[in-house]
Parts: sequence; structure tokens; C-alpha cells
Amino acid sequence: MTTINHQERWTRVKGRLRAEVGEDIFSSWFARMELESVESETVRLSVPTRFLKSWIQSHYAERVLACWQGEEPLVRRIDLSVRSAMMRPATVALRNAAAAPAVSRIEPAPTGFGMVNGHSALSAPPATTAGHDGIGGSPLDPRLTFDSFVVGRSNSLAHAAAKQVASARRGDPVMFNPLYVHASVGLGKTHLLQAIAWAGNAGGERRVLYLTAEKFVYGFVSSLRTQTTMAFKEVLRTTDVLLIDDLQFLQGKSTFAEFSHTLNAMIDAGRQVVVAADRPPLDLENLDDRVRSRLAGGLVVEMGSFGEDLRLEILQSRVTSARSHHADFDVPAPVLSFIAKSVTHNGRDLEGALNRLLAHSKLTGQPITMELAEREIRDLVRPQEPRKVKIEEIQRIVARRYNVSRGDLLSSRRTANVVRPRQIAMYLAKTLTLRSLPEIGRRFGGRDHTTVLHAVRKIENLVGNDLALAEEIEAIKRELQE
Ligand SMILES: Nc1ncnc2c1ncn2[C@@H]1O[C@H](COP(=O)(O)OP(=O)(O)OP(=O)(O)O)[C@@H](O)[C@H]1O
Repeated sequence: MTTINHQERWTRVKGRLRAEVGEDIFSSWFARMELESVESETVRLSVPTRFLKSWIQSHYAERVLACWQGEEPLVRRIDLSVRSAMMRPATVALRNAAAAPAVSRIEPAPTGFGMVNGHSALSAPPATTAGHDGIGGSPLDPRLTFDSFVVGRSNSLAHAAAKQVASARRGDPVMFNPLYVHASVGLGKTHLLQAIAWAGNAGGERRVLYLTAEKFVYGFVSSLRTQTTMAFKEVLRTTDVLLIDDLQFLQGKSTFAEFSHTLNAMIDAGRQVVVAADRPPLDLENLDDRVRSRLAGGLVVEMGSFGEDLRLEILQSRVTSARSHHADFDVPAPVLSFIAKSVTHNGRDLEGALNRLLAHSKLTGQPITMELAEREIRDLVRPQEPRKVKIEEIQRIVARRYNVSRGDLLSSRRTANVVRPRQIAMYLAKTLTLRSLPEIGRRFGGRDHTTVLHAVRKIENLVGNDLALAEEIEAIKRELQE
């Protein structure tokens, strides 16, 4: 069977998984899962971190297998591995093409750590990290710099804030602390954080530490095991700029406490913290209220989805950088426009699409035509998903429509002009988001989940009998989707 067949099947398996577990769970756990190979009865999949691997294995192994069997009954086994951080963007097509070079060469930092201390990031880590494997930073990808980050409408604020953080000098007043960047999968959070780390390195005087949340957990747990917690804390507290990626993956009660302590200590000492996650601080359900509000208390910036212009610019810049290694790699402008129009989801898919064209052009020597591009990227073209709605937006729009304030909706006021809009907003929060009843209650001024349930039932009943209300709610839904 061809690679493309496997890819198509994999796309359908992901569709089944997405339908079964819902969009939120899918994007938290499976969005970064990639197909490595299919060998008779075994499907090999990979994820970027050990944490994801163990979580998927313990919670979703059977479901993943069942979804595969739904597409290919002969499959008996799923083999899940952790792919190297340095291989992140490679695609199946490229990996299977052994002779095909990557779009641009990726060289692991010789130290294997992302700690940069004012010397070259590729030089040995500072003495404080030596000998404490759990304390080093996470690996940095040399391609993820400010130079290769394309700025557009959806990410310009995050980019400007990141630049500001990166260019500050030791002793400068810290402008936004923490800087909290959130975006859906593949929209450039890691790219931006690593760009700060590389730039911090070039600046030369501050100690910048880039850690994935998983590495933070690992560093903390392993330092407990080897009784070097003091060393771990010392490294964190002698860091000038702490960059924490994928915060939604932070796990474990004692780690939360350590994270909270580190965050407070860093901010109170005027040292910079930058956090990236796939959701806003208030939606990080594992963290306690104080940490959430501390995280929300600096600058919170969302990076929205890429517009077509930005996608095209990213593709053009990727082709230019690929050309420095593969001079004869030529993608005609209409093909680039076609990819920018059709591959709408995220940066990883854009890169995947180009990698496939590059692999094809290297292996066959044939020019890249529109027909070839259409064939190669078929499975990366996904139907438009409805826009994700946030509870704050629901509150804002409902409040405006009923001429009350958002504060009224969250307050304990029980006058009729506030009670009904509040119930409508809770009903919409339950039906349009994946948030649980207790979470919705918390977001509506700390109410009990039974109050939310009552509101949802009440509006459900009313909508069945009251056409005007049903139409009003439909209009609010349309406004939320705009
Ligand atoms: N503005 C941009 N300019 C250039 N490349 C980008 C941009 N945004 C994203 N990319 C590219 O898209 C790919 C995915 O980006 P990245 O890994 O930073 O996403 P992420 O938001 O951290 O995703 P995840 O939620 O999975 O961690 C990377 O190859 C990255 O270089």
C-alpha cells in the first residue's frame, strides 16, 4: 500500500477519534500524533513527548486501536513512540523517503539543552546545570528564531511583546510579567518562545531558560528523587528569563505548588516569565485560582488562526530558506497560492505540505505542478471547523444584547432583567463550549453546578415553547460565530 493510502487512512482514523472524544480532548492529546509507518498488523505512531505517550497509552490506547480497526480490520497493535524534538516537523512522506533531505537542515544543539547563558547557545551549558540532567532546559530548534517568524495580523501583538522581552537588558524594568501567549495547536507558540531563547542568547547577559511543562515536571521530580531540589530551585531562581511552553500539560499536585512558588518568586524579584499554552489562563482547570489570576495579571495575548496572506508569506519564506540548501527547489506562485488557500489549519500542516513537495521533487526530479500539489496535499485539506466560542465572549455578547453589564451576569443580583440573560448565557456556555457544569459555574461568579444545570434546563424548556426566545438565541449564536 502506498504512503498516501496510509496517510488517507490515518486522516480518517483521526476523524473518528475527533468525533469520539470531541475537539477539546482531540486537540489536547492527539493533534500532535503522527503516523510513522504501517507494517502488516502494526501501526507505528509517534508523539513529541514522553508525557503524551504515557497519557495516551494509559487513557486512550484501546480507543486508538479501535479507530484504526474501524478503518483497517487487520491492524492488531499500535506501537507508540516518542519522536525526537529535533525531528518535529518531518512528515511521513519525508521520513519514508530515506534519501530526501529535510527542507532545512536541523542540527541538534550539541549540549542537548536549551539553557543559554550569555555565551553561545551551542556552547556547553553553564556550570549550574552540569551534572543535573533534570535541570537543563528543553532542546532548542535552531530554525525557530525571530528571523524565520512571519508576522501578520493574528500574531503581531504577541510578536511585538516577545521582541520586547527578548531585547530587554538585565536591570531594565520588566514591562509585562508574566507574558502569557495562547493559541490553538501549531500557530507558533513554541516558535515564539524559542525565538526569545535564541535572541536572549545573542543579547549576551541574561540567563534564559526554555522549558516545556513536561520538562519542568521531569526536572522537579527527578531532582526530588536524587535529592537535588535545592539545585533545581537554585537554577530556576538564578534564571533571568524563564520560558515555559505547553503549560496545559503541567501535572501533579506538588509540581503545581512548585510552579506557583517559582512563578511568584520570579515575578516578585522582577525577573521575566513567559508562558505559552493552548488556552487562556482562566481555562487552565488544573491550576488553582491564585496561580490562574497571577498568570492573567501580566499581559495575556492570543494568537489567532492564520489568514490566507500570512499562510502565503510563511510558505514563501519556507521556500526561500529551503532554497539555500536545495537550489533547484522551485514552487510556482500559483501552487503556493493554492496551498495557502487550501491548507488552512496550522503552521505544521503548511510545513508538511512543503516537505512533501520537496521530497517529491528531490526523489523524482520532476517539476512541481498544480496537479502534483493537489495529489500530495489532499489529506491536509480539512473542512473548516466552526469557530471555537469562549465563555467571556458569550457573556459579553449576551450582556450587550440585554443591556446589562458583564459584571451583572457574574454578580449575585436576582432581578428579572439579570436572571434571564444570565440563564441564557449559561445555557449557551453549556451548549457551545466543552466546559463542564462546575467550570461554567465557576466562570459565572463562583456558582454551584446545580445552578448552571437549572439554568440550562430552564432555557431548554423555554426555547421549545417560545419562538421569539428561540430566534433571539439563534441570533446570539450567529453573532458568536462571526
Ligand atoms: N508566524 C510564523 N512564521 C513562521 N512559521 C510559523 C509561524 N507560526 C507557526 N509557524 C511554524 O508552524 C509550525 C508549528 O508551530 P509551533 O510548533 O510553534 O506551534 P505551537 O503553537 O507551539 O503548537 P503546539 O500547540 O502543538 O505546541 C512550526 O514549524 C513553526 O515554525
